Amino acid sequence: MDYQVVVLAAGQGRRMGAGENKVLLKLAGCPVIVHTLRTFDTDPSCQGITLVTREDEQDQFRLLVAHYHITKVRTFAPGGSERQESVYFGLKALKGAPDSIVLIHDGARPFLTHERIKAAAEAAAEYGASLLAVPIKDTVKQAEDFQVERTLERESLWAAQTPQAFRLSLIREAHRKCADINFTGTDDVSLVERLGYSVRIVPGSYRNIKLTTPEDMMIAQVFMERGEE
Ligand SMILES: Nc1ccn([C@@H]2O[C@H](COP(=O)(O)OP(=O)(O)OP(=O)(O)O)[C@@H](O)[C@H]2O)c(=O)n1
Ligand SMILES: C[C@](O)(CO)[C@H](O)COP(=O)(O)O
Repeated sequence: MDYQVVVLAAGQGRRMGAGENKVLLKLAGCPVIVHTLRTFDTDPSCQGITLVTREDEQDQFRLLVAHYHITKVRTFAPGGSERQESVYFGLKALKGAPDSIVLIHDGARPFLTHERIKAAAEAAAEYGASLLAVPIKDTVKQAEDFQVERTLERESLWAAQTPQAFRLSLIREAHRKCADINFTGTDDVSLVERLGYSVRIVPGSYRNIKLTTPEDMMIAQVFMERGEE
């Protein structure tokens, strides 16, 4: 299933606390974002990458793309103040037929595989919207002011990952309408859900972690050293 992808790299990496954009941190010898881009660059089904970066960092990313011979970055788009706005700008910059498939992926998730990409893209073609997700392993408490209110039914809980995949016309409509009603979600499928469309879960992988805090970098180092499992 052919697709295009919007890769997000316009964050600040505040929770990583490294003093720079976490996707530029080195992992096994090259920046995190290069690992992420390579996965798409080497996938024959990927028809083009739109890379979303902060405007003041765009030259740095252009140099990286050239230096590491990433060939499929067709467009650079400016980042927004929030992730959702960055996605919106990325979708605006991307050119594609309304019924083509677009994936949205966090630059900070460098352990994605071609197999999972294919599964997400195929599900989006069939159902309109899909996401990778893994079953929650912890018991999850809902609490207010440190007071437990209830324990959620774990059997029905999934942790959302990226990529999230869509028919282009659907995700554009969702972003436009949610901007109009000031709805902010922490991922992209939540905007489609908000409009009442259904979303298909595709099993992800516990290795497809998002590098968020310093501990994640340590785990990522181990994954890199051990290779595919
Ligand atoms: N305004 C933003 C915010 C986030 N992202 C991207 O969205 C992905 C997931 O976001 P997150 O993990 O929250 O990254 P940061 O915003 O960089 O981290 P933090 O919230 O700790 O500052 C990252 O690849 C990040 O670069 C983005 O493109 N634009
Ligand atoms: C989209 C996402 O990766 C799904 O897990 C996540 O919601 C984005 O990260 P954030 O840290 O909540 O911005």
